[in-house]
Amino acid sequence: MAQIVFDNVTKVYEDPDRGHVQALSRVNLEIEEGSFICILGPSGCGKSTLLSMLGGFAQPSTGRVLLDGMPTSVPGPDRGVVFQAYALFPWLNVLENIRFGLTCRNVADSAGIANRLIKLFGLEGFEAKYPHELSGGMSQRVAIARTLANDPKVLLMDEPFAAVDALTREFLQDELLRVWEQDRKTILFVTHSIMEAAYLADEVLVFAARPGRILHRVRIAAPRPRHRSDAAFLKEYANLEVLFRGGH
Ligand SMILES: Nc1ncnc2c1ncn2[C@@H]1O[C@H](COP(=O)(O)OP(=O)(O)OP(=O)(O)O)[C@@H](O)[C@H]1O
Repeated sequence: MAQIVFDNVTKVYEDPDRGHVQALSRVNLEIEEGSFICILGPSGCGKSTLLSMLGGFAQPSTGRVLLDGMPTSVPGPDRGVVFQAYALFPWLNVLENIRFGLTCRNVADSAGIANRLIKLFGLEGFEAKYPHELSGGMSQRVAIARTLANDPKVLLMDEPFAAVDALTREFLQDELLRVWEQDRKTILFVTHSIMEAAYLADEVLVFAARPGRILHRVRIAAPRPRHRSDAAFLKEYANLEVLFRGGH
């Protein structure tokens, strides 16, 4: 069985103003361990809802969401979440933020784990800084490092680089790929950027709205490491663009 399974999943919200909102309709999806999956789609097509159900923050209205065969009904340390807002604890410094989950769970050698991540993310020298002293890009590196410190099976990333400038965004994409190639966690990464999806993903799920559903599942065949100006990569990007635009 695949590591992640969405089995005929539908999600309906009861909204006080809009009534019945069908956020997702009949999602059937299997994701293998270690894959990098990007989720691309227009606003309101249910991308965040899909991640929330896997994260255990929302329940499917019908169908099942499984991780390693178990329903994901409640949040757990096996699923790490990174949002667009950096969500660091402002009263803790970089090292303490990264160690936070480990300290809460009394993990042995939390300092060793945190230091490895500090090195991995190039945060040496910033251990004692507080979130208000960090740039957006730096904050997001700390947020990702903090999530990875808990050694989740799956990383759920909801537009994590949307709030940083274009150059920092490319830098963070490369950094995430470097870390992923070492750790090979399964990643589900929501983005509005076709370029970002093509650059990062093994496979891209192209969603449509009203009701939210998967229109295409596209394998990105360009070899890694990819280069943004490489002909093979640009061809994949152009194909994805056509599929995405064609669907809306
Ligand atoms: N808690 C909620 N109550 C009512 N409706 C909701 C709730 N959460 C999401 N929705 C609705 O469900 C639909 C899907 O929302 P969702 O946030 O999953 O989409 P999205 O693709 O992530 O959108 P965006 O790209 O704008 O973040 C939208 O119509 C949204 O308004």
